[in-house]
Parts: sequence; structure tokens; C-alpha cells
Amino acid sequence: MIIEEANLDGVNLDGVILDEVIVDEIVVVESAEDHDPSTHDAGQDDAAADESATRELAADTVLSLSGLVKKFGSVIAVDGVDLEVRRGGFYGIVGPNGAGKTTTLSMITGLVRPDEGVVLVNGHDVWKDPVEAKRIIGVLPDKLRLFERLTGRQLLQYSGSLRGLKGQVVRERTDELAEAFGIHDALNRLVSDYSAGMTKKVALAASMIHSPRLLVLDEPFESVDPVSADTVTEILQKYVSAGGTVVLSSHSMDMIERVCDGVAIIVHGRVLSSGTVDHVRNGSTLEDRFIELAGGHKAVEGMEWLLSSLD
Ligand SMILES: Nc1ncnc2c1ncn2[C@@H]1O[C@H](COP(=O)(O)OP(=O)(O)OP(=O)(O)O)[C@@H](O)[C@H]1O
Repeated sequence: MIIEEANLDGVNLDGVILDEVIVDEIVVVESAEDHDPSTHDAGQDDAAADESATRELAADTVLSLSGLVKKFGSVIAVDGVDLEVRRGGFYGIVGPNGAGKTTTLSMITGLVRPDEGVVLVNGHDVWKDPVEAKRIIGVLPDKLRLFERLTGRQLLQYSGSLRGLKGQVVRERTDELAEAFGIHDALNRLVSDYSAGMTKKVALAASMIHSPRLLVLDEPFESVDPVSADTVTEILQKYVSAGGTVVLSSHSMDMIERVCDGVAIIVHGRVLSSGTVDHVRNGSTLEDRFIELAGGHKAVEGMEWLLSSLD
């Protein structure tokens, strides 16, 4: 099905292809009744880490990670991550600093090559079939390395052209996105002169301009003020209700609890719990569950030198 008309308060989703199901490359090795790969708890299924990449994909799976491993020298950043995200899902990845979230997202989007494991986007292997996989994805990367000597308008036009959109379409979408994100007045200023929040918003707009089926967003709310965060959330919710899929990382447990339907807690490069938000928080708050799985609250000791200097 192709959306013929769907407006997100000015962000037009015309032409978004929603439910193309690609099954040719999928090999079924077990039935759906045997195993629900979208739900996981530490210790329950270590054997799953040994599965080959040819495990079953549900027909509506848009993103599948299996056995992802990434090492940087002696640091194991990602240590056997398996995840599945369904079409129309709003999926949060949380974890302490250095847990491996950005590395995982970077392997999904083709920015970091995994040492082991497979990433399938709509059935396309990101590393074997990158053109098809990347066509479907919109990316908000970590450390926003943007062309800062462009104006916001030029940056969005560049992003749209790179994605093969016609000039007129790019111009219209640039205006609609800028309006929706509240940066229209700044479109003719250099991105290097943008505040951190404005930079995040123009990068978010750039990630959406080609109306991707899957948005992979690394900390989209970092530096964004609360009012703007509400607007961004609303845009993403409408995108999801139109059939798009969002995978994001965030340190805001409150936001994840409010807007996400699925979540994974990653600690030391491993998924310790994943599934629906209710499943993961297990009767507690997501924040408490996160702290528990991350090793609990650590008492601060020492640093008398800092306190004594205040006398
Ligand atoms: N390019 C790199 N070279 C060396 N080590 C790296 C590199 N990228 C990540 N790491 C290491 O991999 C681990 C995971 O880092 P990553 O950025 O994925 O964590 P994160 O969960 O996104 O953290 P944060 O919440 O602080 O953004 C860390 O120990 C980090 O130092």
C-alpha cells in the first residue's frame, strides 16, 4: 500500500510505501509459536545468541538484528545483540553511558561494520545489500557531523537531492519540515550558527525528507527544549500511526515510557531485557528496572578534597 495523502501537521508523507513484504530472502527455521523473538530476558535464552542469521522473520518485521558483535581493540562494545522491531513500532533502546547503543544503531544504519552478526532492514542485509537497505532508512546519527557551512535550507536540499527527490519536492518538503520543527526563520542561516537544539532539529528534518519507512534516531531529544520535544514526539507518533517505524536511543526513561511500545535495555553490549514496555518494566518503573539491570545505584565515596574546599 502506498499512502496517497497523509499530513503530519505540515509534514507530508505522500508516497511512503508502508507494507511491502519481502520474503524471498527469509529462511524459516522455527515456527512463530515456538519463539517470540521480540521478547527477551537475560539468562532465558542464551542459546539464541548462537542462532544463525537465517532465523524466522515475522512478516511484519522491519528490522532484525541477530548476533551483532562489535569490538574496538580490547573493548567489546556490542556483545551478541538480537532484536526485532515490527512495522509501525516505536522502539526505544536504553542503557548506561558506554553500553553500546550508538554502536548498535551505527551497525543498523551501515555506519559501523559489525564483526559478527546480521542486520536485516525489510529483509535486506544492510552490509550485503546496502543500497536497498539504506533507501528505506532515515538516520539521525550520533555526533551530528553535518555540513555546517551550508544554510539549513541548503542542507535539507542537499539531503533531499542525495535521496533522489526532485527539486520542487525537496523545496516543498523543506518548508513543511522546517515549519513543523520550528526552524523556518533560521533556514537561511548557516548551520554552524545554530544552537545545539536547532542543529538537532535540522538533522532530524534531514533524516525524514525522503519519507523513509524506518527512522533510526540516536538521542533525538538531546539538547531539545521541552516544548520542541513535544512537537518532535507528536511528529514521530503521527509518522508511526501512518505505518512508519521508529527506533531511537534515549536517556529519558519518562519519554520512552510515554511514547514507545517496545524497549530494550542494553548493558555492557548485551540486551538484558527487551519486549513491550510493560514486559520490561515488570510492574516497576522503567527507570527502576533500568537502574536494577545496570547494577544498581552506586554510592559516591571519596572526593573529600572537593567538599573540604567549600568550608
Ligand atoms: N570508534 C570507537 N573506537 C573505540 N572505542 C569505541 C568507539 N566507538 C565506541 N567505542 C567504545 O564502545 C563502547 C560503547 O560505546 P557507545 O558509544 O556505543 O555507547 P553508548 O551506549 O552509545 O553510550 P552513551 O550513552 O554515552 O552515548 C564504549 O566503551 C566506547 O568507548
